[in-house]
Amino acid sequence: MSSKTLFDKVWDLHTVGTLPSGQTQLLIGLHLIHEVTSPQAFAMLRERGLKVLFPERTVATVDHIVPTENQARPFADDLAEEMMQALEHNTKNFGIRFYNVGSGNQGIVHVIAPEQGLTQPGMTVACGDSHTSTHGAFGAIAFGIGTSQVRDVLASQTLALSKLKVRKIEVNGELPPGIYAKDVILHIIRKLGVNGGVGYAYEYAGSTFTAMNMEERMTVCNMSIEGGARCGYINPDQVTFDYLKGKDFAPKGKDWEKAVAWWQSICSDEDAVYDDVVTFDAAEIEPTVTWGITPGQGIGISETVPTPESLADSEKAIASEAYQYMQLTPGKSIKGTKIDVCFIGSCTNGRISDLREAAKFAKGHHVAAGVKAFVVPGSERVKQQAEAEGLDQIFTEAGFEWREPGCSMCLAMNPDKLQGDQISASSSNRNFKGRQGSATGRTLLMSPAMVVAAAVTGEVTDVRKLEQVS
Ligand SMILES: CC(C)[C@H](C(=O)O)[C@@H](O)C(=O)O
Ligand code: SF4
Repeated sequence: MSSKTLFDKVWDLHTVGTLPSGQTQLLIGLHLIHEVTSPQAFAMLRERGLKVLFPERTVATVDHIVPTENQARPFADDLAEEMMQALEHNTKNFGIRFYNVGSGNQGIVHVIAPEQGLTQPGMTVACGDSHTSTHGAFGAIAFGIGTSQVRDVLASQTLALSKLKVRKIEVNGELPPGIYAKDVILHIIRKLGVNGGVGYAYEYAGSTFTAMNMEERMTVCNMSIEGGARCGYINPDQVTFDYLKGKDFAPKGKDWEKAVAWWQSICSDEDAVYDDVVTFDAAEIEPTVTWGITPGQGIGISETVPTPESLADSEKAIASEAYQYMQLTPGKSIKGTKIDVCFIGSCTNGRISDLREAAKFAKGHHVAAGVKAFVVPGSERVKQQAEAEGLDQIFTEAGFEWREPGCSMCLAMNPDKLQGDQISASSSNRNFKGRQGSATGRTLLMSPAMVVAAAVTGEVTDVRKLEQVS
């Protein structure tokens, strides 16, 4: 009888051997690349006269630098144009599939691979991007890598890695209306800390995750990295199989049945042994908003910005940095904080179900005077689907701008940037200082529905109190 976790099974099945360093040489099934972290990797290959070993196992798209308004070439930003040209050139030269702007398949790398069925259970997935953890929602072992590792995967389809420990994070109970996957993961990070997951893979288990659809599961796994875990995953189940069935790259016919049987076999055994187990109750989770400069500085909407006295010693220094930077007062309610910009999008919350949920709340309301609000679909497919459902119209009628797909103001490597010390309500995943394009810009992370509530009231608002107009 085996008693292994999915992590151990997938790891063992992909182990090529043990390196003299003691690290594992791990085979990578799917390699995703984008314009920011791949140019130097290809340059290193060229320097050494190396080829891409299995070009069919790498898929490229462009996401970080693409403008969401004027996409005419050459891009106004020279550096963006340079990265774009490098990717176009490299993918052509090395025979790699590239989903360019206008292909109908372009988008944020962590949105497009799942939507096309490239990401599958039991795979190892790597990408030069920290939010590769997203793909763990399918029961894959998926993690971000650095540029020299991108080179290693291109050249050898393998990586030298040390095995992680596994922490099971169990959340049980139903999420009431107004409380989302985003709140669950913000709550977990708040409780376990932004470094709590260092050295671990997170396995999310329990009835709260079982009840989630694939896009919600992706939101959770996406932010594993914000909790310090290199990867996070959910055991594949019928929800996973239903989502994958019929997708472009999903197995077909007889292969499908075989694949499902194999996917079931790689799930964690019931008697699997974990390095750690943590349990939460869904009932303790409120709509959650960050007040500080790390994703772990989150509070429930009915709470107040924590006072220094209420914090553990280890949290005090970063909190005092946060009070100053965020210009928020300890002890004051987060509710009512005035907002300048509202951003709906990113690999955390830029999928069709996120836009549907946001539109439900935008309908019949209007963005408050003085607030700039915009929606950036995660991919061209998401945009097309949203338009087919008329969501773009709901948003524009409500005063939101409707943009072209990309990372946009999640990271502001494109023209979408905060100005000065503007404060944003954002459905993205990072609230670091300067993250959204201005050195003094401020970010409050929350669910897309909460972003809409902030947009239409002009301040941080409990979405459960917002009237839904049907
Ligand atoms: C540009 C890229 C390397 C970076 C990452 O790795 O996460 C980005 O996607 C981010 O979200 O900060
Ligand atoms: S949407 Fe944000 S977090 Fe995701 S890949 Fe792009 S920049 Fe990184």
